[in-house]
Amino acid sequence: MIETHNATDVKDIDWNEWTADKFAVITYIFSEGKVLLINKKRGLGAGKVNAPGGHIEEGETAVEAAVRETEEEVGLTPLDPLQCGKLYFQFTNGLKMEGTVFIAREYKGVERETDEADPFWVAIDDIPYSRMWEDDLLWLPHVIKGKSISGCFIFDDDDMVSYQLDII
Ligand SMILES: Nc1nc2c([nH]c(=O)n2[C@H]2C[C@H](O)[C@@H](COP(=O)(O)OP(=O)(O)OP(=O)(O)O)O2)c(=O)[nH]1
Repeated sequence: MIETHNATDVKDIDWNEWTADKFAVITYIFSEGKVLLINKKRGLGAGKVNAPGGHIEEGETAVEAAVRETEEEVGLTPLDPLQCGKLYFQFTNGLKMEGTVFIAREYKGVERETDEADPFWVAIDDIPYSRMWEDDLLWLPHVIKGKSISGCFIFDDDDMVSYQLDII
């Protein structure tokens, strides 16, 4: 088996043996036909549009991280976030990241800009996929339709090299 960071095809990786070394969450809040997105100001994916998110801290569950990161980044509290997907990213620079996707249909608070993120509401039909991570267009529409997803991806910096997606 080749080293996972040298893989160029998701089929080259035994994903049952693969384990992430970073664990992150991403939370999409939906309300009145719109979704809350951010212009990400720093960290991995800076300059892209994404949803609020970040790393799971030690001793924290994924759902706790989803609430904390959303509060920290945009000042909103998602209510009853529901897990609806897992994303497994192998980067060619060696980074292995697992992302857990949450959605929430209710929230408290008023969004505000922070050092990390500039939040905005956008109609679901106008989501700016061309300014987002390349894989989002593959799975976010399914999540919006209420499906759960599981995806494995190889990324070379910002470029998606290969993927496999299951819609559940
Ligand atoms: N939608 C989407 N999100 C992604 C992709 N790849 C990827 O790392 N993310 C998310 C996971 C994390 O929420 C975020 C990476 O954030 P980061 O490593 O800069 O961490 P951060 O600064 O936001 O968080 P933290 O250090 O404050 O914990 O981007 C992707 O392909 N699509």
